[in-house]
Amino acid sequence: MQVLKADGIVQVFEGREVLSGLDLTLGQGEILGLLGANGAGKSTLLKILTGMQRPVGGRVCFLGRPLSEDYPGNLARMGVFINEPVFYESLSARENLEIDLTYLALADREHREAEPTGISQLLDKVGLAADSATPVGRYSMGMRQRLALARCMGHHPDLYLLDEPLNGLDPVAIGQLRNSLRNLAAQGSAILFSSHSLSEVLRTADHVMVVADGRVSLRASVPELINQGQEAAERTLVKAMEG
Ligand SMILES: Nc1ncnc2c1ncn2[C@@H]1O[C@H](COP(=O)(O)OP(=O)(O)OP(=O)(O)O)[C@@H](O)[C@H]1O
Repeated sequence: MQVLKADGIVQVFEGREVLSGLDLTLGQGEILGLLGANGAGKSTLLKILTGMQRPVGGRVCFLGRPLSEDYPGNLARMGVFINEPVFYESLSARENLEIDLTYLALADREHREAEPTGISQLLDKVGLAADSATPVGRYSMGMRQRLALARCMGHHPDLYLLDEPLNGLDPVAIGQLRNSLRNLAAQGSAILFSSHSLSEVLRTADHVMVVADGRVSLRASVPELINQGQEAAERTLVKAMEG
């Protein structure tokens, strides 16, 4: 089943076209890695896909219907990680998650009865169980990143939109996140994540999409790319990023 479909997305900032008619599809259970040089428009695209930013042209459909049709209900069915996460600094990780999940349940009219994943289980999944009572203001950058990821996962989203989720994570946490994403996809969620790590995209995603000059310069299956060998696959990706 198609979870996300974007057609002809155009975005213009200060007279400059950043996205020039970009198309994208993402199916249930699929992990799509989004690559592009600095300033290529990855974050812009992710914001448009969440409905946080309105494009100048094009349309976004979520689960077969226009994204704007049930908003913020649709947003409550997404796990979104974009920009610096903002938390209640004096509250603990557990208290922050309790508040987030309560708001999300209120916004999601259709699935209001669904039980959020246990908060302890979530904290455990991102490796924060031992620090769950610590005020978030005392967290390191990597711990904040982990908590932001836990916040995305608690309400069983159909779609994850993650902007550079690996930033600030140590290698152990990156491995845990990779496993979590694979498990979520195996349970049917669709995942789109951006990254500057070619090797991590190749290790985690099923498909990769490269944005250059405002368009998709490459969309490829990861197993097919890897068949060329790791170095050749990375060269292909870099070439596509150069446009
Ligand atoms: N609100 C805005 N107003 C003006 N220009 C913007 C705005 N948001 C983004 N831009 C510009 O649009 C272009 C794309 O930015 P975007 O943040 O989407 O790129 P990115 O691919 O995520 O980059 P990076 O890899 O560096 O995070 C950049 O040139 C950026 O300066």
